[in-house]
Amino acid sequence: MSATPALIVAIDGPSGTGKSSTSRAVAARLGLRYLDTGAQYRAATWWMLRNGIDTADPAAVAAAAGKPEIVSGTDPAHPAITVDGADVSGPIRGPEVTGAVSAVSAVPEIRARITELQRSVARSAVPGIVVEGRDIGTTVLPDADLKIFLTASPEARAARRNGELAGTTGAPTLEATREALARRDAADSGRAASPLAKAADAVEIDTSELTLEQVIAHIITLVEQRRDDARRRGAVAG
Ligand SMILES: Nc1ncnc2c1ncn2[C@@H]1O[C@H](COP(=O)(O)OP(=O)(O)O)[C@@H](O)[C@H]1O
Ligand SMILES: Nc1ccn([C@H]2C[C@H](O)[C@@H](COP(=O)(O)OP(=O)(O)O)O2)c(=O)n1
Repeated sequence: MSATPALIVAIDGPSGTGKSSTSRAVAARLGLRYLDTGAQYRAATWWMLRNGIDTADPAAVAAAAGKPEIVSGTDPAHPAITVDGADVSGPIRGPEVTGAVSAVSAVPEIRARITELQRSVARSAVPGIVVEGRDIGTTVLPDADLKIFLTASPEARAARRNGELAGTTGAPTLEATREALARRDAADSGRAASPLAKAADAVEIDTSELTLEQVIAHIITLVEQRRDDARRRGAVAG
């Protein structure tokens, strides 16, 4: 009897389209592991800033790329991330890291190291994993069983991001958030090394007018369809 192969779901898209919330919920409901690859690039960026590396200097970032020891937890209920043993799940969400992460993640030596880490986490995930990011379907896990590309209007994305900051002091205006997202999109889509892109075989979902629950339900239906197709193929082959 052969073991059931691990199920791999890749969820890509720009910031504020709902990748993290959707991926975590899909993984939790299907009993799968979960990996936030953006958190890994943020953790590398946090380490560079902490160690006085000029994040605008690709050669300096490349020279230090092998130094941070990044470890990601894969429990969708408690996503954890440490750098050199320190919990950085809070600090990696700060504005300093957000402002520098696109430059750091464009450096090929950083991408090579983190991509290797991502593949090793995905390989050992039982009974499968939901991996979210920018280049998971195109580069990191091109053989994923299901690839999703989430989009949303710039207005919806900015409103969601600002909604997370409601009530905090110094929260940016909607327009400032929209501009910051557009700048990050341009950097992430325009870089030479593994840019943000939709895989040719990805299912695109525009989440602008959908509730989070509708997006989650849609993806779970797609996963179930892929599983049924795989079972049918197995029955024919067997
Ligand atoms: N379909 C949706 N409708 C409304 N709000 C959403 C939807 N999807 C996500 N959100 C909210 O938008 C914010 C950003 O979502 P998040 O999952 O962090 O996006 P991403 O990982 O793509 O940056 C969160 O506060 C989340 O609860
Ligand atoms: N697979 C990935 C994931 C993220 N990145 C980079 C590009 C993104 O702007 C940053 C941060 O990603 P993250 O998913 O945390 O960003 P948001 O939470 O959606 O704002 O990391 C990447 O280059 N490749």
